[in-house]
Amino acid sequence: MKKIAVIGSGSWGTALSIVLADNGYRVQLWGHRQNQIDEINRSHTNQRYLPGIPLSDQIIASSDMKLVLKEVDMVVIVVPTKAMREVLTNIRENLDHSVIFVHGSKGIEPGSSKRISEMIEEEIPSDKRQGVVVLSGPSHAEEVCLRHPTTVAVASHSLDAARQVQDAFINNHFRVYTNDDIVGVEIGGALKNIIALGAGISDGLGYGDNAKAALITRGLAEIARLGTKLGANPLTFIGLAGMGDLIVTCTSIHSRNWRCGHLLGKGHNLEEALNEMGMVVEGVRTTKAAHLLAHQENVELPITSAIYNVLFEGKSPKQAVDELMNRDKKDEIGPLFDMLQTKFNQ
Ligand SMILES: NC(=O)C1=CN([C@@H]2O[C@H](COP(=O)(O)OP(=O)(O)OC[C@H]3O[C@@H](n4cnc5c(N)ncnc54)[C@H](OP(=O)(O)O)[C@@H]3O)[C@@H](O)[C@H]2O)C=CC1
Ligand SMILES: O=C(CO)COP(=O)(O)O
Repeated sequence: MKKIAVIGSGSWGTALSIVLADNGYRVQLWGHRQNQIDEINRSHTNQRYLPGIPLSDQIIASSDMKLVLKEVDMVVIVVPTKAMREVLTNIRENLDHSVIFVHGSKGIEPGSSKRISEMIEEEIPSDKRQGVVVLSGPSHAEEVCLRHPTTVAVASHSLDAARQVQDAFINNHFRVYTNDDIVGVEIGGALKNIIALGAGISDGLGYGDNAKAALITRGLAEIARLGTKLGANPLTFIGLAGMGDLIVTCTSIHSRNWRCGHLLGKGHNLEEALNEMGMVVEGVRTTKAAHLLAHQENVELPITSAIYNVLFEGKSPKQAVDELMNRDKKDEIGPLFDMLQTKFNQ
């Protein structure tokens, strides 16, 4: 039986392990909390992150990185982005052969503005990796583990690596598309979390569907502007990792980003909201990274700026919305169209 390592035993790492075990792989699941490892091996459950979901006995958990990486062909990294460098260092120190790297994490590193695939390329020597692939799309763990129909994209500079990852994950419930635009797929997955915080704030303030549709649509324009400037294919943003993930994260009660935003809209401060969540809310960190990137790249991101002000500058959500609505008059499509013309004339 083929073995795959999944690094990260939270909601998404456990859900992806279920997909791989359904597909006949032995999954070597790495986590850093011994009591959780023991629970997965003994009771075949992960109650904290996926309550009530039975796990296959082909999912074997361990906190020993060397053991987990032994004889695997593929390493799937699914830890929160704030833990990424530390975990990649641990992998580098314990990996003794070359593998395909896949990641399912969604974020950008504040300060360096690096995407996750860039971090993997920096931390893992080239003779230990056969390709780096991102797996992203509208896919809440809570539904994947129930085998509800789900679609994702896998993107890589290496089409061969992307196809191998597609083959490993695809099944009757989990449909996987390849995409050659790794920049777009990573940027779409990271930035939609910021807009989902905004959608939660809007709902928490008591605004309705018009406001949320506006956030989703103008949020997508913002994501496409920054992503295109960073080298993405603009069409990626109307795909699964763009519009698809934006819809699911802005409208689903499963979304931690939406739920965190909802608490902020209801009047909680950021610390209270994060404490209440108890799970990673990537949009908070990514708002910091995107705010900086927007300045560096000279791209206007009004919604992201408004959310940055609410999260880090103490602005009230209501005032942030009022300011967004009272900006200078704009053309809807013009700025993105100009950017696309420049890109395609290059
Ligand atoms: N949940 C989902 O539906 C989806 C999530 N994602 C992405 O996947 C990534 C992981 O999210 P998710 O699984 O949901 O997060 P969770 O909050 O559910 O779980 C995070 C896991 O990471 C562990 N962890 C935290 N810090 C470290 C560290 N320093 N070293 C090792 N492990 C650590 C946590 O351990 P502990 O219990 O000790 O805190 C926990 O097991 C995120 O980038 C997210 O955006 C992508 C698609 C879907
Ligand atoms: O990325 C996700 C779904 O595709 C998960 O979103 P949340 O982190 O907001 O729950």
